[in-house]
Amino acid sequence: MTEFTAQLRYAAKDLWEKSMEQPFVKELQSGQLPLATFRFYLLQDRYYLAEFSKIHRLMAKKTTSQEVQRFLLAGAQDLQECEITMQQHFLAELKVTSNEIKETDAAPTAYAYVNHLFKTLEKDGLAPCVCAILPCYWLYQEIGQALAQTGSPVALYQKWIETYDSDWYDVNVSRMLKLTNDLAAQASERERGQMQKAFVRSSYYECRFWQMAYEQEQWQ
Ligand SMILES: Cc1ncc(C[n+]2csc(CCO)c2C)c(N)n1
Repeated sequence: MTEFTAQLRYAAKDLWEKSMEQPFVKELQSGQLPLATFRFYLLQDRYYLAEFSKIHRLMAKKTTSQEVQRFLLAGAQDLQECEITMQQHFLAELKVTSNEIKETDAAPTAYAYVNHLFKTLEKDGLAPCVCAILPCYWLYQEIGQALAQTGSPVALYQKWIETYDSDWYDVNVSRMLKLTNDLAAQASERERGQMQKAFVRSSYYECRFWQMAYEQEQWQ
């Protein structure tokens, strides 16, 4: 039988291809991406990551399995130690002040993406929410690996690419994939449908997130 995660990947195939083709991603690789655009992305991603860490903690409360709970809490901790620390480095490089961070409002797409994660957990529960956070891990691994093939001539962008093309991420992605397949094996048909829907929606938002940054999306 096809692994559930392979089914998910297939269901979101077009959206993942579209992500790879985004001008933001292409220009990050070619080095043509304006620094102001990358800066906008980082500020929005900062909001996203802070909420992403919270969602891991909320998800941990929804399981009776100590192993899954430990895994999710470790995810929140890793996020704090690695990804968020990395991001602070980038923000400092671009001279983003703490005041600017405080005053940055979530752009429409970042806001909608985060709301989708919380809504999925509240309405559909743990397994669909695991699928909602999966593209975040898995798509970035795929993009990191693809971009690392040529790298970027801009040192800052190259460093960003290397973050996502690392063994540490590979281990994390494998664990997330295993958790998803384990949860799918215990899920009803209806729940597997919700899992797939959550995965496809997050893949949609991942794709939109690049475009949001590229056009520096505003509320008005
Ligand atoms: C919009 C957006 N989506 C995905 C990631 C990548 N990412 C965020 S948290 C995490 C898990 C491990 O730290 C990964 C891979 C990002 N930065 N921003």
